[in-house]
Amino acid sequence: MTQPTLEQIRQAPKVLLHDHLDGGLRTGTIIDLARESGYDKLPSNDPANLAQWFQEASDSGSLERYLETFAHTVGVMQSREALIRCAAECAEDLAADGVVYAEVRYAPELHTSNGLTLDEVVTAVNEGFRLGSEGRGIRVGTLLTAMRHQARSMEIAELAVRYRDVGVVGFDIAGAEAGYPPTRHLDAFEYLQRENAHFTIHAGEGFGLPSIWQAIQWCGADRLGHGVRIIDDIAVAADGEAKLGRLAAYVRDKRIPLEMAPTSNLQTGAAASIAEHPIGLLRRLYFRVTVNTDNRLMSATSVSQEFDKLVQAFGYDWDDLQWFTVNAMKSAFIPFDERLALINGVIKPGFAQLKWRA
Ligand SMILES: O=c1[nH]cnc2c1ncn2[C@H]1C[C@H](O)[C@@H](CO)O1
Ligand SMILES: [Zn+2]
Repeated sequence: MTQPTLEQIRQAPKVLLHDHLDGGLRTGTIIDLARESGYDKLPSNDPANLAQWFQEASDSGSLERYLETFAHTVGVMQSREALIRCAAECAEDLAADGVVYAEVRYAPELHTSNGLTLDEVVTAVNEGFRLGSEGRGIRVGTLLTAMRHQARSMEIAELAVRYRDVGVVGFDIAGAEAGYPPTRHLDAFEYLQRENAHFTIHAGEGFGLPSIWQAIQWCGADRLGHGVRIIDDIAVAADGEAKLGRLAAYVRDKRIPLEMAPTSNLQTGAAASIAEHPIGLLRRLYFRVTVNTDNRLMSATSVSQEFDKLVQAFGYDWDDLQWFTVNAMKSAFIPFDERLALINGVIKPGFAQLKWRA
């Protein structure tokens, strides 16, 4: 079987679990919204230059510096109309890339500086996703993110529960990881567990094993955002045999999904190159790995491009790409029967057709 090309990968039905709404804006839209709202801090008013600026500014090797670029996207996402437009375009762009199911996250608390309430933010984003998804063969659910350096996680968790039957499928915490352990937000996670709600935690990206351990064993995370540093708990002998520490074994045994985003991980310094990215080893060891974009604007990427980079680096074939995709669909926060319907009715037939043509 020949290696999948980028063009063929675009045709495959794909699933995306980790994508930030404020990390995926079109540069033309940022420029339009800045003009309309009087935001005058953009580093460029030319779409191509601005795209290049975002990518280069995100290439620092530090998560903290990477996060500074979001000031410009969040800065223009402060009205109902702007949020509707950004969410609708996000759904359109993902659908155009062949994504059939996506969970897109954003932090409602970052969109209230011009007076929107948290509820107004959520209803605007929901409306945008409804408009952008209609008739495009994509389903989008949202995750509400609380910023880990702030103290609003309980409020955001309550918001996520309130809107769980209308667009919101889960909760997350994001932002600088070092110095802000997940246990700072333990009350929010305990509340979500009592409510039978789903959540993921950014962990093992800007900080190591203690963050992953807390996210799982103290906070009860269903999934890990990135989780790349779980590699620190795996020793590989010269003959290639891997020995898992207790935490890594737990993550694998419990089938805890890892939301990996290779390009983003290079930019924040969590991995040195695609070829050396832990995803290669973790896939070989059958961890429940999924492939994600994180921030399509900052990383100038798409799910198809992330897959393509992995195909180039690790020689993955259609079976590998289907395995990642089914992993992601199994790990989604929508009900089991709906996940199964997408796996059997959309993903497997879609891949079967591509394999048959190849
Ligand atoms: O990769 C990330 N790690 C931690 N925080 C992140 C990452 N990507 C985006 N964020 C932050 C910045 C955004 O403003 C926020 C909500 O989407 O989440
Ligand atoms: Zn992220």
